[in-house]
Amino acid sequence: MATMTTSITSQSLPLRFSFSIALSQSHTFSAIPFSRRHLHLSRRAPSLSTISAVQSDVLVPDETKTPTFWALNAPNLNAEAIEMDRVTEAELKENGFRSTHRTKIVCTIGPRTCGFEELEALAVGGMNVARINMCHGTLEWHQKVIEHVRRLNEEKGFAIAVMMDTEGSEIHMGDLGGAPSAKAEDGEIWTFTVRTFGLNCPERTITVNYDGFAEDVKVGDELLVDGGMVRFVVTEKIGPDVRCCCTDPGLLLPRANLTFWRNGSLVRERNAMLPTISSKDWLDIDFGIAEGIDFIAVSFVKSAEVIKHLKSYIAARSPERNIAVIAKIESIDSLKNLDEIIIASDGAMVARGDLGAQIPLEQVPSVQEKIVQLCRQFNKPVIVASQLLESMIEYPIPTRAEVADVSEAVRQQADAVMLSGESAMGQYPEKALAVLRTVSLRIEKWSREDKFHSTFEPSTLLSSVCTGISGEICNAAAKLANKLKADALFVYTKTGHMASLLSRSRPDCPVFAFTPTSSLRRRLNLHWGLMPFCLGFSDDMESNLNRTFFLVKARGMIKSGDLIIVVSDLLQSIQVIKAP
Ligand SMILES: Nc1ncnc2c1ncn2[C@@H]1O[C@H](COP(=O)(O)OP(=O)(O)O)[C@@H](O)[C@H]1O
Ligand SMILES: C=C(OP(=O)(O)O)C(=O)O
Ligand SMILES: [K+]
Ligand SMILES: [Mg+2]
Repeated sequence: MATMTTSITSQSLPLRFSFSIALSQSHTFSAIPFSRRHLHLSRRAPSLSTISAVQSDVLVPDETKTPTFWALNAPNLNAEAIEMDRVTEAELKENGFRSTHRTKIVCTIGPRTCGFEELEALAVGGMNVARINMCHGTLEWHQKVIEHVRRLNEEKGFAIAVMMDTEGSEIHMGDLGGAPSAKAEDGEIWTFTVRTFGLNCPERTITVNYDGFAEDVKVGDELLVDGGMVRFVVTEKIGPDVRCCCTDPGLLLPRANLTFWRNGSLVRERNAMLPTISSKDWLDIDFGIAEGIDFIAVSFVKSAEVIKHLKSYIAARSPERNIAVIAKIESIDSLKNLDEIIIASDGAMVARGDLGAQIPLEQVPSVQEKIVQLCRQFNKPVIVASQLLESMIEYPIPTRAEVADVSEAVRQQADAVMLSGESAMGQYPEKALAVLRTVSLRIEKWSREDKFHSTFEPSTLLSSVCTGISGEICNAAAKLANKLKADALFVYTKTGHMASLLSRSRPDCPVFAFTPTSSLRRRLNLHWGLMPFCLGFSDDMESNLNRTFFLVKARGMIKSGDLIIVVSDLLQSIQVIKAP
């Protein structure tokens, strides 16, 4: 039979108004032995649903915990023993808890940002995840980027995660014989071919990576480059060559995606049978595992099976490394199996670039909202990607429409937003990053103040999927933090699960996530509102708390009197603490 013990303690330092309800593994309730003097109120727990009832009506001053006590008992630790990134640290010191940005930022690294200094500028600007797109660049190039990120983390204290994005086997153009771009004019005849050329690609000729291309297309089909940036109509087929007339002129970029349409519908013939993970992708994945990357984003996922398959491969190849698998939602097939795909994955990406080439554009916003909500329900981080600030590839300020688009993703409380061309090859990568930060900070503040996120009312959204005892504890802790206007939530987490559940509750205050390993710290960096720190901790919560308060205070990140709600997956507990 479960027994609940509510212990209520208040000390001069730290002042603890209400104290914890702890839940042991066997689901019996017991007090955390944090203070030497606390009051126990034991009673039978009628049901598990009472665990959120953290209550305090008695305050017992604890004279033993005077400033002298804390001075004498302060853990003998160097303040450097906690790993945190200097951007978060500076932000907290300067502007306090509310200033930290909750929406995370993924930056695609390309020729414009692959140098160490450029990467550092992005890190300082708030990049949380560096994405490398395996459609482009050589393995040596990617290796260099990974090495730079690793060095930044080691030398400068960042926790930037590396995400590898697979090429997949969808149809795309070749690399234009090395040219940066080519202009197709209205009415021009171009040849799309499955033949290969060296550097001597004939004029107005585009190679296509899919061998079945010339057989699958028909005269009269429409050929869309990059979802319609440039448009052609097929006029003639000659063996491996397909002659096309340009109907919507524009700029052709190397390796641009190709789709073909017949009578207004996307043609998916044999190309629909292409594997989601190609043989080249498997080689890239092996490379990524060997390089210690943190995320693999799988392009053109069609079903949950491929995600499960990749996850078991990673587990077998690299049992000690927990690489997270992100499902890119960008094909029609993925929309049919959305729930299963998200459940099987460790996160998802709304890859609006290709998605907008496969479904009518006007459906993209509602699909985005649906994916963001589902991910939140299933407790998976979600990234909103592509064209958020597309015009900033060329211009130093965004369009008003782009600002509105970023605002919408932030308002939906997606975990992260992503830059593609803006940071990979645009002229203003740092400015684009700054726009993401400024806009997200403003909208987050607005959401907190005006409770503008009414469409994402947690009570209905979160209760629809059961996340067990941990989920209820985290929801309760987040609610408590909002109600008490707590300055921060602290979570001690060995697997990251408890931290992700707290993030899922989208509390008003930031969440300090203490985790013992650097790789988990990097992965948690993708989650909304989490500030991950690396800190070795024990099973003794009292000593963990003493140590953390000492370290975090020594770094000037919290001050005496700050109200902190503490959650832990060691004891499954909630505590309310005034910082000593
Ligand atoms: N590793 C790289 N090497 C060269 N160019 C790159 C690289 N990564 C990205 N780019 C450039 O940035 C653009 C935008 O990146 P992204 O959206 O990831 O790719 P894509 O356009 O192929 O979907 C690409 O079209 C390409 O021009
Ligand atoms: C993110 C996307 O994928 P990629 O850039 O690899 O095409 C997308 O299509 O939106
Ligand atoms: K890709
Ligand atoms: Mg794509």
